[in-house]
Amino acid sequence: MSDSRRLRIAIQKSGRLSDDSIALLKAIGIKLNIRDRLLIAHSTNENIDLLRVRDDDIPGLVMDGVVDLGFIGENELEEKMLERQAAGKAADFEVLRRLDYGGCRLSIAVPNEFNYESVKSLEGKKVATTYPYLLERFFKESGVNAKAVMLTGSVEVAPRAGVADAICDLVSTGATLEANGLQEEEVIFRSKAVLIQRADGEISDEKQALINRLVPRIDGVIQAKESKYIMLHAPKAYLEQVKSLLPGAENPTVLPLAGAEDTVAIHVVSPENLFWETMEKLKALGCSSILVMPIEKMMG
Ligand SMILES: Nc1ncnc2c1ncn2[C@@H]1O[C@H](COP(=O)(O)OP(=O)(O)OP(=O)(O)O)[C@@H](O)[C@H]1O
Ligand SMILES: O=P(O)(O)OC[C@H]1O[C@H](OP(=O)(O)OP(=O)(O)O)[C@H](O)[C@@H]1O
Ligand SMILES: [Mg+2]
Repeated sequence: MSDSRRLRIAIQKSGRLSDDSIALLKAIGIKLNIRDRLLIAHSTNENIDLLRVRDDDIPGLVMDGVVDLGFIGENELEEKMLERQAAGKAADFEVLRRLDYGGCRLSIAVPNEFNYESVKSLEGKKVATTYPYLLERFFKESGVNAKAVMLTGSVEVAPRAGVADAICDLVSTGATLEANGLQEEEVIFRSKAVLIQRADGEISDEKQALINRLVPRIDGVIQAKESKYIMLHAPKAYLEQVKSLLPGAENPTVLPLAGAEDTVAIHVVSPENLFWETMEKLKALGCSSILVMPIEKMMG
């Protein structure tokens, strides 16, 4: 049974965004009881229900106020927004956070034997895509007369199948394009996963308070993933040189070491990783016991 007091969050049931979205929810302290076959999953420690759906449905569910929050790729969100605007439907939502996963780009690619010079080479051509609105917008902005052919899957085989001259599809490593004899020519949209909220003003104070408690936790998880805790022993005489080598070490903790007059321990939270090259330089200065550790959570 659905309970309107429980916060409803839509996530992709099975696909590129599923594991990372669930991992993020768990990392911000939401305990979930997910059973593979079930559309709805309940949190056991917060007033939250998860709706597990195809990613195509998530923007609409948020914009129609069926769910309060959704995890979605910006590519899908923008496409659905354009589609709804074209149909004269409301397309309101608020982006709460841009997330650190689901990074990809929507690109136009052509068969290797296609003699591509510029976007004008697409004049009069058919381009297969799952994102016709984004593609048509690009054609319009580029002043090119080309046709978007809608395919919901296997877009990369369209040129070989004689369905289109080129494709416009998501690319990450480029392996799919390469495996299909295609060459990436134009990036038309860069995307990451985002967390969105309905913007119809219908959210209760209770639910909003829960959202306001959860969003800073997302910041804490992302910040922690990007940061490292660095500890090392350094010769006192080279303290300044050592500090200048450590990323983000304006105010490190410097501690005495028992029984070692000339050496101190340095602890620092760095916003970046420490590269091997820097560790080698620190070692050359006489540093030892250099440890780089992951941080699980951060606040303040
Ligand atoms: N190769 C990739 N690397 C990183 N992120 C990607 C990649 N491909 C897609 N994404 C992101 O993940 C989203 C979901 O991709 P996926 O391939 O799982 O979608 P789908 O096949 O449409 O799934 P569904 O069955 O839910 O409709 C994309 O809209 C995009 O934002
Ligand atoms: O550049 P690459 O790293 O090869 O990634 C790109 C591929 O990833 C996505 O598909 P996915 O693998 O999620 O499968 P799907 O097409 O079945 O959704 C996307 O639709 C591309 O086909
Ligand atoms: Mg989909």
